[in-house]
Formats: sequence, C-alpha cells, structure tokens
Amino acid sequence: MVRYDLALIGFGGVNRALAELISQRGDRLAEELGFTLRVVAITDLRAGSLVDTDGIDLAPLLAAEPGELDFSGLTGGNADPRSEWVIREVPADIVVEATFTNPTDGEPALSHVRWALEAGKHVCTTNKGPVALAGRALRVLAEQRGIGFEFEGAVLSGTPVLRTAQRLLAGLEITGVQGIMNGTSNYILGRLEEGIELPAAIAEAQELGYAEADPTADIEGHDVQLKVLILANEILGADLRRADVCCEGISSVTPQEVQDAVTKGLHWKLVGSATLRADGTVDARVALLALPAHHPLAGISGPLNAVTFHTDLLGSVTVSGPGAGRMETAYALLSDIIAIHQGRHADDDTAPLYPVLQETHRG
Ligand SMILES: NC(=O)C1=CN([C@@H]2O[C@H](COP(=O)(O)OP(=O)(O)OC[C@H]3O[C@@H](n4cnc5c(N)ncnc54)[C@H](O)[C@@H]3O)[C@@H](O)[C@H]2O)C=CC1
Ligand SMILES: N[C@@H](CC=O)C(=O)O
Repeated sequence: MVRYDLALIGFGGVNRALAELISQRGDRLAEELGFTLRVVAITDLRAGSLVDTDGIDLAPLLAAEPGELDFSGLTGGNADPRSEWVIREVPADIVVEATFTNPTDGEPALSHVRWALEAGKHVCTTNKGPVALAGRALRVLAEQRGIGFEFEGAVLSGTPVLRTAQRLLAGLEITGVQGIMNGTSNYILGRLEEGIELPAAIAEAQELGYAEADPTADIEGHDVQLKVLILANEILGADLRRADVCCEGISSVTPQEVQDAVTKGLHWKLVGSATLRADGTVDARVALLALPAHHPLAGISGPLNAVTFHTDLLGSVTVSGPGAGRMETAYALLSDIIAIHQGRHADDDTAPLYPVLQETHRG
C-alpha cells in the first residue's frame, strides 16, 4: 500500500479538518483509494511547529481547543513555526498549504509553495494568493520537477470547479465563466435580506468558518477577484494580473436596499465573471448585481456558490455546491491528494501527469 507523508503548513480551520478526515476516514480511504496518509509535520503561526517522522498522533491535537494549541512543550515541538526548514528539510511527500490568503502579494504562502516545489515535494493548497498571483510560474516549476501542484479548493472550496473544467469539459472551448464565488458575502447578503445587521452577519460567517481571517477580502470583493483571476488564467488561458480584474464588494449596498430589492423580486448578488472577447483577450470583473428571481444565480443562497461555464458545444454548464466551510475545503485537499496519487499511478506513463487544458496565452 502506498503511503503519503504530509507536512501541514497552517493549522487553522481547514488543515485541522483535514487532520480530522485522516483520523476518522483513514482506513476507509485506504480500502477505497489504495493509499494511506500520515502527518509528519505541522507548522502554525500561533501554535509553533511539531515534527515526528514516524507520524504525529493527531488525536490529542484535535481534542484541544484551536486557540489553545501550543506545540512548544511536546516532543518534536518548537514555539517557532520554522516553516521554511520544515518545508525544505523534513521528509514529506506532500506539503499542504493552508495559511492565510494574502491578496496583495500572496506571501508568505507563495514562498511556502515555491520552497516545497523546489524541494521536489508535491503541493496541495487552498490558498488563493499563490495560485492567483503566480499560478503559471508555480505550475511551470512543478512541471519541470515532474511533481503535482493541485489547488482545487482555491475556487469554491471542495466543489470541483477547476477539475470539472480541466478534465470533464476537455475538448470543448470554454468562452466564459460566471458565478457566485464567495460563500461569506453570499451568506451575508442572505442574512441582510432577513433583516440581520451587517456586523452580526459577518460574525456569523466567521463563526461558521466561511470568512477569511480578515473578512475585508470577502466584503470588498478581493476574494472573488482572486478566484476570477484563477479561472481566467487557468481555464481561459489568459495572463491577467489582479489589477486587470475590476472589482466591487458588498459594502456599497445598504441593508435597506437589499430588503427593498426583495419586495421588487430582485436579489443582490456578488457576481464574478471572465469572458473571452472576439480578439482573444479576456474581460474579467467582480460586480454587485440585482438579479431578477428567475436568473439562474438568484436562487444560489447562503454559503452555496455556483459557477457557469459557457462552452461552444454544450452551451452553459453549471457546477453548484458549497463555496466555503472548513470540512468542505478539507475535502478539496483530499481530492488534490487523490489527483496526485492518480497522477503517479496513471496507466499511460507517456501522458503528462498534470495536463493543463488551454495553453494559449491570452492577455
Ligand atoms: N475556510 C474556508 O471556507 C476556505 C478557506 N480557503 C483558504 O484556505 C486557507 C486556510 O483557511 P482557514 O483554515 O479557514 O483559515 P484559518 O485562519 O482558520 O487558518 C489559517 C492558519 O494559518 C496559520 N498561519 C498563518 N500564517 C502562517 C505562517 N506564516 N506559517 C504557519 N502558519 C500560518 C494561522 O495561525 C492559522 O491557524 C486560507 O488561505 C483561505 O483563504 C479556501 C477555501 C475555503
Ligand atoms: N472566505 C471564502 C472562503 C473560500 O474561499 C468564502 O467565503 O468564499
């Protein structure tokens, strides 16, 4: 049986949920998927670092309250995260990056991913920063090393948007992508419709594990901006920068306006889109729109999100599912690990392990 040793970088909601999945479903995964998972290192800004190359006992860590974790008193523990040393030096097959998303320069997650790929380790990440801001360079680095760089959770948590486009819609031309891509803002808009005030709705989204550590990115549209960038560059073959994606958030609409809209049969939604123009360039934007009730995205509510692909042969194809949530996003990491496993064990060893759908470089 193949075993993958994991180094978890960041031990917040998502990577803790992955540790839970491994603890609770490890045997079933081995039976169904033919591999086992073992965590050999964890680093976290607050808890420090913990290394055990024979496998960390996850049970006591999962029993502790998240805010109370302190690795410094444990065997193999240190008060310092030592992320660079752990990523480069600790023998692990897969580095799982789930630290804060930084929409400005992607750091320090971008360095975490680069160090791991340079060290020849597969990477899975739910962190939008490195993928949106340096996805192409990281993909090239991974391809040069013949290793996996997987990031399904960066768009719509565990709902398979990227793999649907890259694998299941292969052979079609995708001419545009449109959707509701942020669980927090969609949840908040729904709560505003119900008469809940903005600060209370934000607090609920934080408690439920949907919001970013700094929810400004959710409220001001920056999180959707990164997701649109990922879709434009990865699926439509564009080479856009963050500044190329016009962006607005939900803070410009008042609770009263949201409620008045409902009386007129309208629902405010934060919609991200990327559309291929006739000249081959891509128009990408995040806009707050009042959608009529019959619009396909109007009924997408709470942390539920949806992405519609516009294609040449099938018309519109929509994928809908959770856009946020700790366990939902941990599942995305598991699906990445499965993709890495399947890549390693592909029957056709002449095929590229990590194919990219459209390599045309559009501006
Ligand atoms: N929660 C969700 O629904 C989703 C989250 N994501 C992304 O996944 C990532 C993780 O999300 P959550 O676990 O919810 O966030 P979180 O805020 O609960 O956890 C992040 C953890 O990373 C740690 N950390 C921050 N900087 C670090 C560093 N330099 N070195 C080591 N550890 C560091 C923090 O101490 C914290 O424990 C974020 O980038 C987020 O944008 C993506 C999709 C959905
Ligand atoms: N904060 C994000 C988490 C997933 O990317 C959201 O609410 O969608």
